Order: sequence, then structure tokens, then C-alpha cells
Amino acid sequence: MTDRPALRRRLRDQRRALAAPARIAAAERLAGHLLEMPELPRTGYVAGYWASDGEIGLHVFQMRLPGGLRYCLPVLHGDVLRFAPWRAGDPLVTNRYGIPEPDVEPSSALDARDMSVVITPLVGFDARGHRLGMGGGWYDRSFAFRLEQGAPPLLVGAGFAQQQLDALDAAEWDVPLDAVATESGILRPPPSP
Ligand SMILES: Nc1nc2c(c(=O)[nH]1)N(C=O)[C@@H](CNc1ccc(C(=O)N[C@@H](CCC(=O)O)C(=O)O)cc1)CN2
Ligand SMILES: Nc1ncnc2c1ncn2[C@@H]1O[C@H](COP(=O)(O)OP(=O)(O)OP(=O)(O)O)[C@@H](O)[C@H]1O
Repeated sequence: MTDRPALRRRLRDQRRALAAPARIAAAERLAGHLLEMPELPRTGYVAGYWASDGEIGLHVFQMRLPGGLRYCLPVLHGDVLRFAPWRAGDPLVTNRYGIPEPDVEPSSALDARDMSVVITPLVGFDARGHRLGMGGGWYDRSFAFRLEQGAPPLLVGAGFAQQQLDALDAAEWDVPLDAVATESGILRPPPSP
């Protein structure tokens, strides 16, 4: 068994330590890889996130999204995530974790099932698409339905290549990612037996 809290601390420290020019270049390359994914639909809702704590940024990706795709940000609602369309300039509020989210009534925001694509933040990941997040279980609870059905929504993790781990043991509730995008490219986990 891995010590998940210790692993999170180490990976988060490494992520914050990345120099600004490297993180800007990485976000730019990440956007290019995401936008070239053949699985990316031309219309629908795309969930991103507001990068915090050194997470790889999605601003370039958001700005270059094809016109038919609406960019959304997560909104905490009860114990799950909902999503609200957000464009630069739209009002924001700070959630309990200090992360900005669209200033909308959470109960009126879109359901996880309404998303075509979800770009998830990552603390760590492995080649099988196992994801280590911040530890709140938000993405796992919100997308638990993906354990019983296929995409959509397509779940794509986003992170720096340095966040890849050899192997991450998955908990029974961990929802595997369909792909992981980094500055180095797109990693597609082999189908699990
Ligand atoms: N940018 C971003 N937005 C996101 C997530 C994320 O990982 N990144 N989330 C992914 O689930 C959700 C929020 N989940 C979170 C879960 C735990 C902590 C956390 O532990 N934060 C503090 C300590 C707790 C606190 O301040 O109350 C920390 O930095 O240690 C933060 C966010 C939704 N929005
Ligand atoms: N489908 C679920 N049903 C009930 N509880 C869940 C579910 N998914 C996750 N949890 C709870 O969430 C807690 C945190 O899970 P985990 O460590 O996998 O979070 P994470 O994926 O790193 O976090 P996040 O998604 O917020 O970035 C677990 O200990 C578990 O109690």
C-alpha cells in the first residue's frame, strides 16, 4: 500500500517548484495536444478547472476551444461537482478551498452527465489511467456513473509529465481516466481486462 498523503505532499511540492517559463510552455503544449485529440467533440460542454496550487493551466486551451464547445468550471454542490459555463470576465466566487468558481446558484448548474468532455486536475497519474487527486473524492463521487457506462463524458486528466508514477493502486471507487494529457502528449491507457 502506498502512503497517499505522503505521495500527495511530494507531488504537490514538485509541482509548485516548477519554474514559471517551464509551466507556461507546458500549458501551451498541453493545449495543443488536447485540441488535436480526435475524440474531442465539436459541440457540447467541456469541463475544465481553475488551476491552483501549481496545477497545469488550461487558459490557452480555453481560449482556443472550437466555437461549438462551451467551457465550464466546477461548482461544489453538496458532495458532488456541478459545472457552469464560464467566460473571462464572468463573476466568480471563492469556494471553501480558496478556488474561484462561477457565481451561480449551484443547484441550477449543469450536472456531471451533461458534460461531453471533462478535463480533470491531477496530483499524480499512472499509465493505466489511475488518478491521484487532492483527496476530497470529488471527481470520483461525481463521475461514479462512469464505472457502469462508457463515455461521454470523456474523462481526460491534465498534468505535467513529471507527475507520472510507475503504478498507483486504485481504490474500488476510483474512476479510471480515458486519457491523460501532459506537455509531452496524450497517454491512452490500454483497455483493462
Ligand atoms: N483547480 C482545482 N479545482 C478543483 C479541484 C482540484 O483538484 N483543482 N477539485 C478536485 O477534487 C475540486 C475541489 N477539491 C479539493 C479537495 C481538497 C482540497 C484540499 O485539500 N485543499 C487544501 C486543504 C483543505 C482546505 O483548505 O480546506 C490543501 O491545499 O491542502 C482542495 C480542493 C473541485 N475543484
Ligand atoms: N463513489 C464514491 N462513493 C463514496 N465515497 C467516495 C466515492 N469516491 C470517493 N469517495 C470518498 O472520497 C475519499 C477520497 O477519495 P480519493 O483519495 O480517491 O480522492 P481523490 O480522487 O484524490 O480526490 P479529488 O477527486 O477530490 O481530486 C475516499 O476516502 C472516499 O471516502
